[in-house]
Amino acid sequence: MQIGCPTEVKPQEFRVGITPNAAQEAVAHGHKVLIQSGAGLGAGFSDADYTAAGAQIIETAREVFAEADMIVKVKEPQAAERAMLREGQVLFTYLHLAPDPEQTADLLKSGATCIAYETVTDARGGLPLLAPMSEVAGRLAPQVGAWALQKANGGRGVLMGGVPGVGPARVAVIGGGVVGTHAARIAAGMGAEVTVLDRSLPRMRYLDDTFGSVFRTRYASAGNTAELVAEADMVIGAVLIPGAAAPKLVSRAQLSTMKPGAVIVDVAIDQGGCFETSKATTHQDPIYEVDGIVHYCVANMPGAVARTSTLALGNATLPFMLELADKGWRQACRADAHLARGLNVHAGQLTNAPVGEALGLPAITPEAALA
Ligand SMILES: NC(=O)C1=CN([C@@H]2O[C@H](COP(=O)(O)OP(=O)(O)OC[C@H]3O[C@@H](n4cnc5c(N)ncnc54)[C@H](O)[C@@H]3O)[C@@H](O)[C@H]2O)C=CC1
Ligand SMILES: CC(=O)C(=O)O
Ligand SMILES: [Mg+2]
Repeated sequence: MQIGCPTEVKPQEFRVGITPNAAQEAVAHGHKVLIQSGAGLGAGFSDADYTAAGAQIIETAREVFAEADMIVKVKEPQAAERAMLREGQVLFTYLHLAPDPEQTADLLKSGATCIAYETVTDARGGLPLLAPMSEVAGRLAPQVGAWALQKANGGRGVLMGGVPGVGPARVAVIGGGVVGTHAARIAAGMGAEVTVLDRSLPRMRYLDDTFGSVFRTRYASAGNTAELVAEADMVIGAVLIPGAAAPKLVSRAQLSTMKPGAVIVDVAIDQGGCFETSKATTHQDPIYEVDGIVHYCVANMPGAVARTSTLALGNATLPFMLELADKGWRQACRADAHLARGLNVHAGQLTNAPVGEALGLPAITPEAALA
C-alpha cells in the first residue's frame, strides 16, 4: 500500500502524522511511505530522517493526496485537504465531526473511508488513540490556565500555589477521565487546591484510591458543579461522551456567579465545548473574555508541544496504521471491532451514531459498512 503523510496546515499545528520510526516499520512491512517535504520539521524531524527510514519525500500535498491509498494525519482535514480526498481512499486522523457539519458534508461528498482516532476503542473501555493527546492537553491545561490568570492576560492575578501566608488558587476540573486526571495532578503539583467533578462513581473511586488527598472528588450534579464553579479561580472542562457533542454544563448566566478574572480552560472544545460561552480559538489568539471571565479554548492544544505530542501519538497509532496497511481497511476493521469503532464515514454514509445524532443526519453501523 502507498501511505501518504502531508504537512499539517491547521494554524500553528506543528505535529506530523507519521514519525521516521513509524515510516521505517511500514517500509519493513512492504509498504511505500510518501512524506511531504518539511512535514516533520515542526516536530524536529528532517526530510533526511525520513529518507534514512526508507520513506520517499514528495514536494506537494496535492501529489501526496493523489498518490496515496491511505492518508495518515493529525488534525481534521481542512477545506483544501478535503477537496483532494477521493472515493476509495482511506483517511486516518482526528476528525471530531459532531460539532463540524461543514467537514462532515465534505467527507461524505468525497466518497472516502474516514477513520477517526478519537472513536477507536480498547478492551478496557478506553480510547487508545485519544489518550496520549488527552494526557498532553490535560498536563498543559493548568499551565496555560496559570498564564491566563496573570493580570496582563485579563486574569484575576492569582498565583496557583499562593505563597506562605496566602492561600493557593482553587481549581475545579469537570470530567475526571484522562484529561481531567492529568490536569488535576499538574494543578495540584503547582500547589493549587483541586477538585475533580465526574458523574462516574467507579471513576471517582479509582481517583480517590489512586491519588488520595492530592485532590478531591465531587459528584458532578448540577448543584455541586455550580457551587465549585462559583468558588473557582480556574475551571477546566474535560468531559467526553465519545463521538458526541460535549454536554453544556455551565451556562452563560453562571458566569455572573464566578469571580471576576477567573479563567475557563475548555479542553473539550474539540467536541464543541462544555461551557455555553466557549468558541474555538487558536494558539495565535488563544484567549477571549465573556462577562469578565477569561476563556482559553484551543482545539489543538498538543500542537504547542509538537515534539512530545508527535512521539506520543506515533506510539499509539503505529500498530493500527500497520493493521490498516497490511490487511486493507475492511479486513482490518473486520478483524478488530475496536478499530471498526473508529469508522466515521464510508462511501458517502455516516457510520457513527453519536455523530449522526449531533448533526441530525442518518448513520449506519460500522458493521453495516463492513458487510
Ligand atoms: N483541546 C484539545 O487540544 C484536546 C481536547 N481533548 C478533548 O478533551 C475531552 C476529554 O477527553 P478524555 O479525558 O480523553 O475523555 P475521557 O473519556 O477519558 O474522560 C471523560 C470523562 O468525562 C466524564 N463525564 C461525561 N459526562 C460528564 C458530565 N455530564 N459531568 C461530569 N463528567 C462527565 C466521564 O465520566 C469521563 O470520566 C474530549 O473532548 C477530547 O477530545 C483531548 C485532547 C486534546
Ligand atoms: C485530540 C485533539 O484534538 C488534538 O490532539 O488536537
Ligand atoms: Mg481537536
